[in-house]
Amino acid sequence: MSDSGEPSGAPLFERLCLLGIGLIGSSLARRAREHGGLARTVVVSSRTEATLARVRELGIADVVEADPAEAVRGADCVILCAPVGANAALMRRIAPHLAPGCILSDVGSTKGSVLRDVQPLLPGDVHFVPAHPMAGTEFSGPDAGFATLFEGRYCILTPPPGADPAAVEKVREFWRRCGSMVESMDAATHDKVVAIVSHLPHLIAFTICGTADDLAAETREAVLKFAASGFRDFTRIASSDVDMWRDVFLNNREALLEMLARFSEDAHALGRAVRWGQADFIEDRIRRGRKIRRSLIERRQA
Ligand SMILES: NC(=O)C1=CN([C@@H]2O[C@H](COP(=O)(O)OP(=O)(O)OC[C@H]3O[C@@H](n4cnc5c(N)ncnc54)[C@H](O)[C@@H]3O)[C@@H](O)[C@H]2O)C=CC1
Ligand SMILES: O=C(O)C(=O)Cc1ccc(O)cc1
Repeated sequence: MSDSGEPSGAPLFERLCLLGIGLIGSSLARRAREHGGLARTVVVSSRTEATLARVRELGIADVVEADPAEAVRGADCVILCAPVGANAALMRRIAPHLAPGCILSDVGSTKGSVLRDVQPLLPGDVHFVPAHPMAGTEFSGPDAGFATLFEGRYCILTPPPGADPAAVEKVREFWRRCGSMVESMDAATHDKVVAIVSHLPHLIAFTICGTADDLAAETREAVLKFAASGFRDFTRIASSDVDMWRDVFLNNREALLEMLARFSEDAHALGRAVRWGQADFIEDRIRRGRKIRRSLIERRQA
């Protein structure tokens, strides 16, 4: 396998099962279709018949199966791709049917919660390797996915202590073949990092849109009319999926609240500088923002 993610030799998995087939699941299914190195057969299951029908129309899976317990049968890799709040119930349903030696992974945005919800139900002969692709968009559902979504983006693995090294390496290779750079860390560190880089920005975006919406009708009209400014960038992430983000907030509660408290303190400090005309303080904050943006561009993550 080359670093470019080009396929070579046999696929990593014989039978890959994706549970939940929205933006992320369907991007993985499309990647597997286009890239022979991921899986020989892709099995998909999801909650609604409408989603399954759409997956059949799109032709992005080899097998479409309504019952998750049936879908996981004989799979050597199962990836949970539903909102994180669905993991516990999904796990209860599939645990007795997972094949011995199977690798179980996920793509959830919160990692402490997946350890909490999955590990107690894990059969002894199943290898659990959680993962989080740091790639996405504000769109959801099976039509939203695309095969190149993960290219050039990080994927964070959070293998629990004692995880089987061969299983971890296989999941690492899976994401490399999706085009990602793979890093590992513990779940608690992951949850703190994503609380500041992903979850808090979404919380702020939802809030600022709500605040604008609360304004008197006349002002709101002007807000929408002249939104081609900073506000517009917030509206993109504020248009993200309701179920997914409700579950993220509820399943990364402690880290998110800690970052929100720090942010609120810092926002108040900047507000105070505005009130008291402290130009140096204000300039310093703006310069720090510009510096962070420059370093993201240099790392090609902007
Ligand atoms: N949207 C994004 O940008 C990113 C999302 N993630 C994570 O990936 C996971 C999936 O997110 P998306 O693909 O964006 O969501 P999505 O809303 O596009 O798709 C979720 C899919 O799961 C299905 N589903 C919902 N509840 C279910 C249940 N109880 N059982 C089985 N299927 C169920 C839905 O019908 C849908 O097909 C989430 O855990 C999210 O935190 C990770 C990285 C980026
Ligand atoms: O679209 C955006 O700006 C995102 O932030 C996408 C995203 C959403 C959730 C994740 O866990 C990772 C990436």
